[in-house]
Amino acid sequence: MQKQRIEDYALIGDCETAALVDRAGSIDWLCWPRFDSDACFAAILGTREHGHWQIAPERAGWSASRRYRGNTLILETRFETGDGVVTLIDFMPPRGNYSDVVRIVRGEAGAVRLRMDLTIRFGYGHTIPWVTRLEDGTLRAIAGPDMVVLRTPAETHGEGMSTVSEFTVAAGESIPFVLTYGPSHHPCPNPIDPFLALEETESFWSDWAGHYDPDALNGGMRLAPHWRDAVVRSLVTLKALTYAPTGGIVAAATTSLPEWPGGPRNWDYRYCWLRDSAMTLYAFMSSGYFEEAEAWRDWLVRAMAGSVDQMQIMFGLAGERRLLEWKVEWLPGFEGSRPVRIGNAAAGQLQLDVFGEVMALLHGARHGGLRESKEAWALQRSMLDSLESLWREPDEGIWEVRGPSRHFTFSKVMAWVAFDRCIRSAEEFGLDDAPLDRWREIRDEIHRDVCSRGYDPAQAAFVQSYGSPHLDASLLLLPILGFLPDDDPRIRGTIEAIERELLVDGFVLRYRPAESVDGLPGDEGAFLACSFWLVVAYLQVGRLDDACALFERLLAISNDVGLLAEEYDPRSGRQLGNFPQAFSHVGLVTAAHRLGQALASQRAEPPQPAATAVHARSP
Ligand SMILES: OC[C@H]1O[C@H](O[C@H]2O[C@H](CO)[C@@H](O)[C@H](O)[C@H]2O)[C@H](O)[C@@H](O)[C@@H]1O
Repeated sequence: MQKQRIEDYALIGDCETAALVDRAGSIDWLCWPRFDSDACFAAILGTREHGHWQIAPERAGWSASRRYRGNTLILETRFETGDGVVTLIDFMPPRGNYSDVVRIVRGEAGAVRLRMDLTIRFGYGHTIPWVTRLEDGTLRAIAGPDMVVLRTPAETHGEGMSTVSEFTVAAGESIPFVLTYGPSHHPCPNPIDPFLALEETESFWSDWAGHYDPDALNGGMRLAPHWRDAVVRSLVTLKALTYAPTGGIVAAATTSLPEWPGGPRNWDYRYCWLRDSAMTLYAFMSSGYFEEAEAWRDWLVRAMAGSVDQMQIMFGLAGERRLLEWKVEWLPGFEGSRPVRIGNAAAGQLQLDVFGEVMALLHGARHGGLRESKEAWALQRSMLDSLESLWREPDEGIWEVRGPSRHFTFSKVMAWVAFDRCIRSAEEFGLDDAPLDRWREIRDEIHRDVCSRGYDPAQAAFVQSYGSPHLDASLLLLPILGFLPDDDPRIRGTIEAIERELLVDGFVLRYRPAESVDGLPGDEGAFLACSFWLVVAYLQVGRLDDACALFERLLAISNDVGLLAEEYDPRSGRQLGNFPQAFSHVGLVTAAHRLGQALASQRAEPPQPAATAVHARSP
């Protein structure tokens, strides 16, 4: 039986990997040393026996509340018990030679008896390590290529196949636990000072978040304070999903959190999609973070180096191409949602929209003042050479359907975007070797094709694919992309049709899975990125009140520490899918900034936040 919901988790990380901590102080997910490495704690996809690390009051009857310390990724869980109060401080210091998880228990009042339970299972919950105590008291767990060491002044002992500690923390005391990863053929990593690491980690995140500049691309916006907080939390989360050594950005920190409880729509998101990354970078740039944009552009050039015919829509963290998909037979999955998948077969798909997303990002980067890169422009030109014939092909589309390929309307629109943005870059920035006449012809031809084959006059709306009667929420992006003017009846018609057909209790489905053949059985939740796109679409057509109301509704479903998964089920009120998901947080940042601009231009006041308080109780 699964004990936690997806929204019960908070994220800590060191910009190379990340861990999920539940409300009861249990780390139930951690892949070491990279986001895409095997997990050593996989309880979230199975049981506690698949690996977890819990520190919590020993006796039942406690209640807990938590928050991030300021604008950092340092998580503070405050346990209140009949005997006193303690705060559990969890963080991962920015990576030194090795990667650490630091947990400090600080006594606030009275004296609280706590229990630590460390169950390491390398290989996604499979492999029980060999645990030995070294002369200096360090506990070392090794199996195959992996080594994890635990250092703490608290006494520990073995219980079954776990390491346990029972200890008391009184007001004013602090007891640290440091878990460090290293390759098993290395000597034991040197100890770190957990208290110094706490100071350094706090400075790292506070400095980074302190550079947030909402006016970086478009000046003069009016952001409500609670919108600003939500944006900064989203940016910190996006930064935490960025793999610092290469600049690659993972779509989420997890694999196989289900898009529907008990269903098979479970995917591995610990890779770098060009689409998700391009949108993330746009959110970074609009917030003043250009270093990340430059690092990603260089990552892109390296990942795509070689023949553009071998281009992929996604890569590994360092640009790896083989992301073979397999099923973890021994993991029962979150609430029995099987299969648990590692790798992602979508890497082999044709998804034409990524051409447009990459070109739009690189065009925006030029406007943002990013240094010109000859390699990037050469790459763009050869991508267009390839798109010149490819755009006529059917593809798997933005949603990566596993059913038959089709002529997805959004894919064609993004092919139009690809040519349009390159033409504009060449015109505005005087870039060389641009066959502008040819590009303009193709751009116009694609536009005509979409308007005649992707539009259904009977519904007064653009449809999911040529000739299909079904709707698709990706088409909410048409106005912001500038495909047609905002006041064009086809744009308004599409928004209204999507409101009629794809809204569930005010949240947007990306499409109706039962109607649109996506090759998968079962249902799924409302897609949060699409719901944020509707906020922006409302703004484009002048529906400011609807935009504000929907944005507030979306903020209200983020969890107690401001995090969002990929999807949401309005009926059960639960978050669904991988977590936290970059796409959702990008949607939040973009929608907040657009709202801020709209309010400023109309001299309107932002709304007040809806009050929420979340407390956990011991079982
Ligand atoms: O729905 C089927 C597909 O679901 C995943 O793709 C989704 O996540 C991607 C990463 O965030 C996103 O780029 C894509 O637009 C989404 O549809 C999964 O990764 C695919 O393998 C799967 O076919």
